[in-house]
Amino acid sequence: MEVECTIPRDDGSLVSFIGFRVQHDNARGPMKGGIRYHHEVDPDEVNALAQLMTWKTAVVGLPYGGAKGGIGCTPKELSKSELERLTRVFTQKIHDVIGTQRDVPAPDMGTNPQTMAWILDEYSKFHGHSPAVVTGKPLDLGGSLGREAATGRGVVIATEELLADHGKSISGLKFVIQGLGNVGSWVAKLIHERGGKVIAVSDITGAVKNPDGIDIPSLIKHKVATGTLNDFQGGDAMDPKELLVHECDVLIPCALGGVLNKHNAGDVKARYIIEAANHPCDPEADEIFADKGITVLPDIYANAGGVTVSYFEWVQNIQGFMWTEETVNERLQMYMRNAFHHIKAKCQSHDCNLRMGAFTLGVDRVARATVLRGWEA
Ligand SMILES: NC(=O)C1=CN([C@@H]2O[C@H](COP(=O)(O)OP(=O)(O)OC[C@H]3O[C@@H](n4cnc5c(N)ncnc54)[C@H](O)[C@@H]3O)[C@@H](O)[C@H]2O)C=CC1
Ligand SMILES: O=C(O)CCC(=O)C(=O)O
Repeated sequence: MEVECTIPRDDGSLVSFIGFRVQHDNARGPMKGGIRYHHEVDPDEVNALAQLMTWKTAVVGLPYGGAKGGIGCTPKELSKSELERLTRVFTQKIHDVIGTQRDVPAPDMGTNPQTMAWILDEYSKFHGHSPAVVTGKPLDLGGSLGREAATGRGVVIATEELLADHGKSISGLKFVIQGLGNVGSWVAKLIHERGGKVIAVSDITGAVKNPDGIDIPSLIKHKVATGTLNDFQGGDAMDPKELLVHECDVLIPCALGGVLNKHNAGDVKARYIIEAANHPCDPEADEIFADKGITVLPDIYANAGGVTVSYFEWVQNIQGFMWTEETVNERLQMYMRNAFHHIKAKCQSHDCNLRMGAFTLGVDRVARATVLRGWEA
């Protein structure tokens, strides 16, 4: 659905934004997917992201379908109170189509636990207190331990599985990371902790490189203190356009979709690409990578740790019982490892690459649920 959200700005003037919630499939259970605040949000993009959620939840074996939402806005240009008013108006417009057993939103680019808290509060005015209507909430409102780190942690578990399958490990390899938001900062931190060398990082403000490995905790501290990657003393500034084609072992895009395409794919020097962002590689880039022998770990598996811990959060809310962070992380590891082995089995039985193996696994599971329900045409 498409909704117009009009809010007063802090100066009293009125401004309108277009919001979307696309529900793709619910054969396996309630629909699930994040809400993105970004100026490039449009119906085609939200639709494509909703479809990815259907295959993603199926690949990791969650009892969910797929959905996605978004508002075309630039969150950095809105004050906190303007963002709150926008989120509340959006929730008033979509509260009838979301719900604990119907469609459960979560954070994505440009949104965070505070956004989820406003959605929960606004939704609860219509339907009574309903913590399980959104995931990625603050801990004080029923969020799960481990959710904030979960997407990044899942990306790192997925990377370890892939590297182990190729007889390698994170320690000593060189990594390049695009994006240092929720996903990118956890990916960078956990790779650094495991002995990987993060040799280049970018975000919307710029890029930094250090061939000996960037001290990630210091970089994150610098970013929190200054709001930018610029002027970081532990590395040299680099052209952000160069980042994706920088020499490394593993390239991890953690920002926007479509950043690897026919214009730059031929120049990529990484041996592995881990799709932490949603659809960072377009189909033309995929073909080029296959020709160059670059292994791509697809988004519908690589970044599924976020929705997996969202599922754990939903289960905890329904149980009314909070798990320890250790339990959350152990179960996340189990889901990510199992999914990798199921994808590999599909790759072997269908003689295909990891993206095709993951899609085959996801589509098979959704098709089986569809047929069992008697929905087939
Ligand atoms: N947050 C989550 O749980 C999940 C997020 N994802 C995907 O991961 C990606 C990142 O999401 P979050 O980290 O949550 O978003 P975020 O809003 O926390 O961070 C986005 C990061 O990308 C950077 N960025 C934006 N434009 C850029 C550009 N042109 N060049 C370099 N960096 C740029 C921003 O500066 C920021 O550091 C998105 O594709 C999202 O769909 C996927 C699964 C779950
Ligand atoms: O945590 C969730 O429910 C959804 C996360 C999401 O939007 C994604 O995996 O792309």
